[in-house]
Amino acid sequence: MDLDKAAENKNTNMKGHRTTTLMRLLKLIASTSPWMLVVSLVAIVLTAAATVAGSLFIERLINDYIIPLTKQAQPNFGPLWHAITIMFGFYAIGFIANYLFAMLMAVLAQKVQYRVRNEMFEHMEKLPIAYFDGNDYGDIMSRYTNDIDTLMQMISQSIPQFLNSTLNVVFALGAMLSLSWQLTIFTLIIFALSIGVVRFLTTRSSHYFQLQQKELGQVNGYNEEMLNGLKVIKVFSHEPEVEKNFDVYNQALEDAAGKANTYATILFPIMGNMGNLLYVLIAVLGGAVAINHIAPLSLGVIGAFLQLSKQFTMPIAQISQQLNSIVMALAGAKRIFDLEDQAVEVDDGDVTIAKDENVKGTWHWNVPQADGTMQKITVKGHIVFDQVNFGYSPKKQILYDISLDAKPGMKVALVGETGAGKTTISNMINRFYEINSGTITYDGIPIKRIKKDDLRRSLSIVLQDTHMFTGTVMDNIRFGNTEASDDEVYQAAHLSHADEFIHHLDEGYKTIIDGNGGDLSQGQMQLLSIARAMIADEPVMILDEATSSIDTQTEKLVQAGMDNLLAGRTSFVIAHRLSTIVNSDLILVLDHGHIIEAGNHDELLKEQGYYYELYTGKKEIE
Ligand SMILES: Nc1ncnc2c1ncn2[C@@H]1O[C@H](COP(=O)(O)OP(=O)(O)OP(=O)(O)O)[C@@H](O)[C@H]1O
Repeated sequence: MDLDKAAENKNTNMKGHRTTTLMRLLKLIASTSPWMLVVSLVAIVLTAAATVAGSLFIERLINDYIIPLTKQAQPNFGPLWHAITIMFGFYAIGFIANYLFAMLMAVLAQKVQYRVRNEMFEHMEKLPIAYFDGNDYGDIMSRYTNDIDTLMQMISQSIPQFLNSTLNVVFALGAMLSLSWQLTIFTLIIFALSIGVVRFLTTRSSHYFQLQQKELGQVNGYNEEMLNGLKVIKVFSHEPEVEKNFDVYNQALEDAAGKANTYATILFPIMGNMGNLLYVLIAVLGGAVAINHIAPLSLGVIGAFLQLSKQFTMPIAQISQQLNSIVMALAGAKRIFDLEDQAVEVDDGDVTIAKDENVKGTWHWNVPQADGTMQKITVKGHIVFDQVNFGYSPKKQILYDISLDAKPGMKVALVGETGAGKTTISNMINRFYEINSGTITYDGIPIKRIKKDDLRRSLSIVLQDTHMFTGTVMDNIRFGNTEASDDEVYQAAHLSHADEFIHHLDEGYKTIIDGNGGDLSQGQMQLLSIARAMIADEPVMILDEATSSIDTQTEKLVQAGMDNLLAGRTSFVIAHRLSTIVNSDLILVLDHGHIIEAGNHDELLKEQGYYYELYTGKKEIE
């Protein structure tokens, strides 16, 4: 009983969602181009009305024009031609109106699609990083592709055709009633019986179609996962198991698809011929009724009725299909709206950063004061954490009571085991996430007061994941500072030692690399990322495993270049290879989110604690 209630509630909720989504979608369509929508709606009504009027006119055509002609010795075809022209006029209006709404809705759908894509992309750019932690990229991407496609189809085809079919049915029913209520009742009874059969088959086939979609998703998902892990599969010679598993999924898909199509192949001829069956029955019954004078049925009425009965049955079969695709598209629309409804990153900071015009490489903060004046504070790169606590989710705390004082120009190293919380600390500085308690100040200003864009502009960050954008090597380095001259790019590449491998590329700095980094190795991409951060020339640098994929020889050279660059800047360096951080001014050793040791290399070695063990352990490895 409870389960039934739960299912009922779920259904009511889904219907509620659909209505809200539909209303929102209609508003979106209406606001994209109100005139196109209005003209399309008028054209849809006109199409149905003209078609039904054309069919109704058959009665007059037969009774008033054709039958009198058969009784004339010398028939005068003039009035008949006139009537045929009128009928042609009805159909012509229907044809033009049909073309008009189909064309307008197609254009409108494109406009809506363009708008939705733009809105979604703009909104996505403003979402906090936390959103992307909880949603995988494939899922977000499918909102841009599948969901938008079904939405497009719904606006350009399903909705207008649904309206058109419904109006056709309503108008045809009205016209049939006006001709003969007896024949109409007979039509409705036969129709109801056929609908029963169709419903049975539709339910069966749609169950298997849904199953087919599910199995298809499984096959695709498995395929994608195995393709991504192809190398690992080969290395461990797991091909036979993988093939076996794939066969299981594929078999399930074949079964579901087979059954779905079996029902569908019975269904379509039945649906297609339902109209024909009715047509014959009406002709027989109508003829019998008229001949036996049971009801006053003229030849014209029977002729018009036959035509209208086709107009009545044909769209009904389509309506259920169109309704199905509307429901499917509404689910897609909901996913799109869900993304658009995600709360954007809040930025209530009022402190901004500006480059000093006069002295190259210097910056200042503009801090609004209570009295309305603006205080200028030189950016020095003094970062202080005071008892900071943080967790990515309320359930699990990651950082405990972190306090640190990174004085201007200091090189601060974060050391610790995998998962100790090193990257998380850097995520606090750039405010990818908000701390739970404690304070972080930047040159004495609480970072919450600094506008996020400006805060991030003051930080050069080389992330653990290197990412290249489609473009030349030159463009990719310049991504760090779009105003940099070619010479500045060369200089940054030289300092980061990226220029050595760039010169060996086919077209040097003009070589095009794609979004995945093309043929570059992980280490080469890291060198480009370092060059990119160097060119950004910002007061504070964060290097998160910036050189982890670079060979030790090159790393030493890069390190030398970087140390030159870091001179005078505050830097946070996260590295597993301790050799890169021994010269740091402050080394913070983290363990499960706690700072357990702090000091420089010599001090920490003297302590003979955790760092000492790590360092000496590394020596042993070497
Ligand atoms: N986006 C996230 N959402 C939830 N938990 C996360 C997220 N990122 C990291 N964590 C968790 O936070 C903890 C600290 O991770 P963090 O990346 O800061 O460690 P790390 O010291 O930098 O490790 P590594 O040396 O492997 O980079 C880990 O337990 C990790 O599972």
